[in-house]
Amino acid sequence: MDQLDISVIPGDGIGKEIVPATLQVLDTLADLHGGVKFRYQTHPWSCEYYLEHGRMMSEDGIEQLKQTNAIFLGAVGNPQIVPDHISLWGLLIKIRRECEQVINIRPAKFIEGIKSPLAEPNHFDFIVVRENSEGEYSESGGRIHSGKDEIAVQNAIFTRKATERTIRYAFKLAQTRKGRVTSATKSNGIVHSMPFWDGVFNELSAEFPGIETESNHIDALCAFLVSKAHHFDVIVASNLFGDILTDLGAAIMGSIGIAPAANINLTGQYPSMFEPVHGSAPDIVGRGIANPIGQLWTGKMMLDHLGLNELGTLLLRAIEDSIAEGVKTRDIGGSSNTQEVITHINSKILSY
Ligand SMILES: NC(=O)c1ccc[n+]([C@@H]2O[C@H](COP(=O)([O-])OP(=O)(O)OC[C@H]3O[C@@H](n4cnc5c(N)ncnc54)[C@H](O)[C@@H]3O)[C@@H](O)[C@H]2O)c1
Ligand SMILES: O=C(O)C[C@@H](O)C(=O)O
Ligand SMILES: [K+]
Ligand SMILES: [Mn+2]
Repeated sequence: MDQLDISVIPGDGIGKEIVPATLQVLDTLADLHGGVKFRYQTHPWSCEYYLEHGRMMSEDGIEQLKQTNAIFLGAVGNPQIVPDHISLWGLLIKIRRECEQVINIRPAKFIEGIKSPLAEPNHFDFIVVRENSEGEYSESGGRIHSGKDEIAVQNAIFTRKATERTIRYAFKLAQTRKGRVTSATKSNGIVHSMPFWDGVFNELSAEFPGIETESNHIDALCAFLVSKAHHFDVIVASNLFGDILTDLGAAIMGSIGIAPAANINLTGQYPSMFEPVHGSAPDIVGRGIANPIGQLWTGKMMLDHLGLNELGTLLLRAIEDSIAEGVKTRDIGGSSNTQEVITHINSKILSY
């Protein structure tokens, strides 16, 4: 029996609802497999934990995470009690950086049975490769003076190392797909980092002659994701641009509640982290109506990453069948609650 240690961080808001729900399905899959068992180490790290301890995670938290095979996280943030930049940098971004999860992979595709707001979704299917370690997300800068003389400086950091590895990852991914990479840029307005980004993109495209390439300014790219989403295959983007594009990707799928994500440690030295694109959804918390599909699909990405591709495939099949049968939460046009969706998906898996 293979035992896999999974660090579980439900986090805040609906994370506390959908993460435990999703574990029920992962356990069903493990039972079905017979040769694998998940051992969960669940951590209470959250904004409530911060109120009690003055920090978002325990002092040796990163060390604890590093002992495990993967990290499964819900969402972080409760702006009513902790400012968002404190909670995000104290937990989610801290883990991304210290576990060197340098790439964030975020697929978006048309799903049969979910109404896309696009007039012609045309079975779009793309993956955003988001730089996950630097860029616009930086602690470099500061605030000085006050009143009408107040100044805030926020530096964006673009290293050749991180830029190259992100763009190279996108090219390699495109080789396994339709063979097109679109680079998100803004080299008309951002005069240092983005011309640099474009330069690295052009250099690397010479190494991958079989891949079709294009660069779009991020503003135009946002519009294209609405007007011709089906055109895209792999989109490579800096940290902030990738963040924004993937909420847009989720929206054109039909709901932010279904979009998955994987924060990947490329060397395998530390665990990768799996958490959906959406946040803690404070506006619907406690009502039992959160869509668990984003978390479940994220679980599929974790299974694939752990080499349990058969289980990952089975899980996605059950998600898609369940949606097609109309067992859906209200954000995607149904009337089921979180647990009803989970129960149905569980029974689908057992019925195959
Ligand atoms: N990765 C993360 O942990 C992450 C991501 C985004 C936002 N956040 C944090 O979450 C908090 C709320 O942020 P926000 O409101 O900007 O974004 P959000 O993604 O939490 O919510 C945006 C909208 O989508 C809805 N929604 C989100 N997930 C859903 C689901 N599973 N089912 C149904 N509806 C869902 C919400 O109800 C809300 O109307 C903030 O504290 C923010 O910092 C965390
Ligand atoms: O800005 C972030 O990275 C946090 C959240 O919005 C996300 O997309 O993971
Ligand atoms: K999340
Ligand atoms: Mn985001």
